[in-house]
Amino acid sequence: MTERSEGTAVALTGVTKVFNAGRPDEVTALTGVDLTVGRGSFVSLIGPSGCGKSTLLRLVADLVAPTTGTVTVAGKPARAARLDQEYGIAFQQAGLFEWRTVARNVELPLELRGTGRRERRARAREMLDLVGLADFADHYPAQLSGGMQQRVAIARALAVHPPLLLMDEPFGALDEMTRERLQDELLRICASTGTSTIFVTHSIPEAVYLSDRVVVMSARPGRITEVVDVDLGPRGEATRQSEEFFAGITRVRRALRGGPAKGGVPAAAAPASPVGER
Ligand SMILES: Nc1ncnc2c1ncn2[C@@H]1O[C@H](COP(=O)(O)OP(=O)(O)OP(=O)(O)O)[C@@H](O)[C@H]1O
Repeated sequence: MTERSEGTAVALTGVTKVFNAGRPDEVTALTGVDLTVGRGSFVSLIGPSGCGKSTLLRLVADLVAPTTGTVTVAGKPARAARLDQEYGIAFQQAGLFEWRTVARNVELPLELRGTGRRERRARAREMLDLVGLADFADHYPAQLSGGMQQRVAIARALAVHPPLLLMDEPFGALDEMTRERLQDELLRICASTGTSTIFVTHSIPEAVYLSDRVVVMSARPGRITEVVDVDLGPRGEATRQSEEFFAGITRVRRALRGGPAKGGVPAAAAPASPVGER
C-alpha cells in the first residue's frame, strides 16, 4: 500500500494522562501507553467512547502534555515537532474559515510559516489538485458539500508537506458513499506522499480498510489492549467484498469485546515491533 522507509514516526513511552489532578473531577484518561508508529504507515485508534483516543492524538500534537512518560515525533520531543510543523491535523469538523476562499484556507499554514505568496499559491494549487478540487480554488467553504470541505481540510493539513498526518474522525459526519470515496483518496494521497497517519475512528470497517495496524483501546482509564495487524494488500472496491476484509473486521470486533483476536498481538507483547513497521 504505502512506500515504507526505515524509522519511527511517533513514539509514546509509558504515557499516562490525568486531567484535573488532585481535584474532585480528576480523570485518568490514559494509562501505561506504549506505542510506536513506523514511518509511512497507517495506524488507526479504535475503542469505546471516552477511552482516550482524542487525548492520545492531542498528546502527539502537543496540544496537551503527558502527566508521565514521553512523546516523540520524528525523533524529537512533541513540542519541538509542533514548532517545526512536523504534522498536519484534520478533525471531524473541517474547521475552515468561511471568509477565506478554498485556496486561501489551504494557504493558511504556509502563511503562518512565513512562506512567500508565490510559493503559497503554487503549493495550494498542488494540494487542491491532489484532493481533486482544483476547480474550486476560488469558491468559499459554504459553497461546497461536507465531503468537499473535508477534502479542503485534508489539503490544508498536507500543505506544509508534513511527514505525519493526525486525523480525528475526519469522515464521521459524511454519508457512506462519500466516506468510502474519501477513504480511497486518503490512501492514494498517503501512498503518493509517503505520509504516516494516525487516524481515530469509531468505525471498525473503516479502521480495517485504511490501516496497516489497528490499535484497540479499552474503556477508561484508556490503555492499549491489542494491536491487530491488517494485511489486505492494495485496497480497492474488491477489498471491501473480500473474505480477508471481513476476517479483519471480526478480529477487531473480538478485540474490542475483550476476547482473543485471532492473529492480533496482545499489547503486552507488542512493543518489540513498532506499529506499522514491517
Ligand atoms: N481537557 C479535558 N479536561 C478534563 N477531562 C478531559 C479533557 N479532555 C478529555 N477529558 C476526559 O478524558 C477522557 C478521554 O477523552 P477523549 O476525548 O480522549 O476520549 P475519546 O476516546 O476520544 O472519546 P470519543 O470516542 O467519545 O470521542 C474522557 O473521560 C474525557 O472526559
